[in-house]
Amino acid sequence: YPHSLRNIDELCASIVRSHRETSQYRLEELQALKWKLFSREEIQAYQSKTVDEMWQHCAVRLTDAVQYVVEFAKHIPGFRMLSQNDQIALLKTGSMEVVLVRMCRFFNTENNTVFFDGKFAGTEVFKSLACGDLIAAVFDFAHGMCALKLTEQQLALFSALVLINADRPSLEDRVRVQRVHRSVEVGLTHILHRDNHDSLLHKLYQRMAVLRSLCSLHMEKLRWFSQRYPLTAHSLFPPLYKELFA
Ligand SMILES: COc1ccc2c(n1)CCN(C(C)=O)[C@H]2C(=O)Nc1ccc(OCc2ccccc2OC)cc1
Repeated sequence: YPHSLRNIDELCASIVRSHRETSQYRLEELQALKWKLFSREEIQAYQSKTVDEMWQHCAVRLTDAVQYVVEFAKHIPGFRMLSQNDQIALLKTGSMEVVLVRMCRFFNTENNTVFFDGKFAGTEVFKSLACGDLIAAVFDFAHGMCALKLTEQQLALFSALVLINADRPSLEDRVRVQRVHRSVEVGLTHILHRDNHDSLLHKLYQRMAVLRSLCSLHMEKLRWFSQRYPLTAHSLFPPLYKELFA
């Protein structure tokens, strides 16, 4: 499958453009907000929410983020070529992984806070979710991603690589997904080489392994939550969140 430099450049350009157009918030906007923290009263308010209220609150916002990842995927040339079923299968397992990868843009490592509801929140804000281990793992992962100091272009290619994964369950045409994965990998390698940062590829593959365990922790918590609060999970959760994760 010969990769002429031209179509690798075109592939990278279209993935970077799609990332930029679907990143939901510009880096400058987030920079301006990163020291806007919640007051004691506001933190109390979040902490006095019931478990299902806080889960619903978070699910609505994360579903927003998932919608943007779906848009991102749709503009990846190789993704659109796949069958509808394979596109859904990739999004079902990959969209939360890409949200968690993208979360590093929304993270302030200096005070260990993440963008939430217009300000930056520490882990204590999410106490009423009753899943401190998931939140700790989400924050740790964001820290790890920030430490790599990826450029937006590198983040775009890495997000596409995470999404287009031929090992996902119930794929119809695994060989075709593998071929698209390979071309995105060539694109990422090309970008890293151009940025004189070849050593990053190995670190990014390590991040992918951590990401997989983080996402299965999220699914485990979602199952626990859905069993404990079936009404909220089955009626109030935004349909996309249910469709993709339930
Ligand atoms: C792509 O990256 C981002 C990053 C941040 C945000 C967004 N997109 C969309 C816009 N947004 C808004 C409007 O708040 C931000 C957000 O949702 N923040 C936020 C939500 C929930 C959090 O922890 C709970 C939790 C985490 C993981 C899994 C399940 C969870 O709970 C059930 C932490 C932060």
